[in-house]
Formats: sequence, structure tokens, C-alpha cells
Amino acid sequence: MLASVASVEEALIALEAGVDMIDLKNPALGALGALNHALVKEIVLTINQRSAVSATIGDLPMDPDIIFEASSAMIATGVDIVKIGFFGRDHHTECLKALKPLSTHNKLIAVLFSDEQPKLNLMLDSLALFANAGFYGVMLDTADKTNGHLLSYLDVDQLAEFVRQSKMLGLITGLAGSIQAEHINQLLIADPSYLGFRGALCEQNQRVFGLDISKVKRIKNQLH
Ligand SMILES: O=C[C@H](O)COP(=O)(O)O
Repeated sequence: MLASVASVEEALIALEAGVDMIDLKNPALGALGALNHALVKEIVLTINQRSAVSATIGDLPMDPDIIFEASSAMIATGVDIVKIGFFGRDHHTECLKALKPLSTHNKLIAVLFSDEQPKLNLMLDSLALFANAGFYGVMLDTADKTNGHLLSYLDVDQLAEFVRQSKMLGLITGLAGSIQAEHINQLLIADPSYLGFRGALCEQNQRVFGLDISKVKRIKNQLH
């Protein structure tokens, strides 16, 4: 279970609930909104290796220099994993080339967006690029949090194929995208390495509101 958190307090809630990956993100700034680096460092020190910690670099344009700089800066905070959004369909190859020096010694996860690339074949074709670029994993998410959830774009068979092919390439594989408690049993059929949550863990299911510890624990129990 990955839980996205936006503060020290929320990170401690996720730790107490025993989630597997504490994901640092500012949901108010978009699907992969970034927290500022000072706060990320503070959370890394607070968690002190009691859980894996990932962080997003922001909803950034697919410019190799921008993506490289943002990824380098986030790696320097000491997080275990950096999640990088691959928006749209253009310039992915150039960005991967720029990131190659980072992926050798750091765990990078590529986030792909099911609502931006609903054609499964195109996504499957791109998986080898991420594996060849030395990525640690890939993850499916949704870019537009106001319109549907992961299963509105891809069905369980398609998600299972995405997971199967990613794992065959040695990539850990996550699924996210406004996933609610009632989607979990269906999504587990696809056998992902983890499921990622924000909205479903928050007050009133609003991803920009605070984490509700009872929801975090309920979903954690449902998964484990
Ligand atoms: O990385 C996972 C995301 O934070 C999931 O957020 P969401 O459940 O609000 O789509």
C-alpha cells in the first residue's frame, strides 16, 4: 500500500497505520504536485527509515533539462524513491536519456496516466523503454482527479496485462487513480506490486483535505 501524504503529521499517521510506502506529495498542486525540499527532508528525517519514502517531482513539462533538475533535487533530499510523471506522449525518450545517469544509483518510478493514454498497446510498447532506462518501477495513475478513476479507463484484464508485462521486465508495478475501497478487490485481481491512494484516505474523500487515520487503517486492513 502506498499512501500519499503532505506533511510531517500525515507521514506519521501513515507510519502508524503501517503502510508500505509513504509518498510525499502536495495534492493541491496537481496529480504529482511536489512538496518543497525542506519539508521533504524533514519528513525523511522524521520517518528515519522506518518505512520506504517516495516523493513526486511535480506536474512538469516533458523537457529533459527540467525533468533532470527536478529529479536530481528530489533525490538529494534523501527519499528512497522518486516518482516522475510522463505526461502526454511526446519527448519521453529524450527525458529517459537525460535521466539515465540518475537511474543507475537511484530508484526511479515512471508514472503513466491512464486518462491521457487510454490506448493500452501504446502504454505496453513504452514499458521496455523504462526498463532499458534503468527504472525501478512503473505506475499507472490518473492526471485529472475530477473525472473518473483508474477503472473508468482500463478494465481489470487490461490492468493485469500491464502489470504482467511490467513485472516480466523487472519493474515493480503500482496502480492508482482515485481508487476507492470498493475498487480494491477487483484491482487485486491484476496482481500489482502495490496500490496507491490519496483521496480515499482523506476526510470527505477529498484529496486536498487532511488524512483520516481511520480510513488509512481500514484500507490497510483490507489490503493486508
Ligand atoms: O500516488 C498515488 C496518488 O497519490 C493517488 O491519489 P488519488 O487516490 O487521489 O488518485
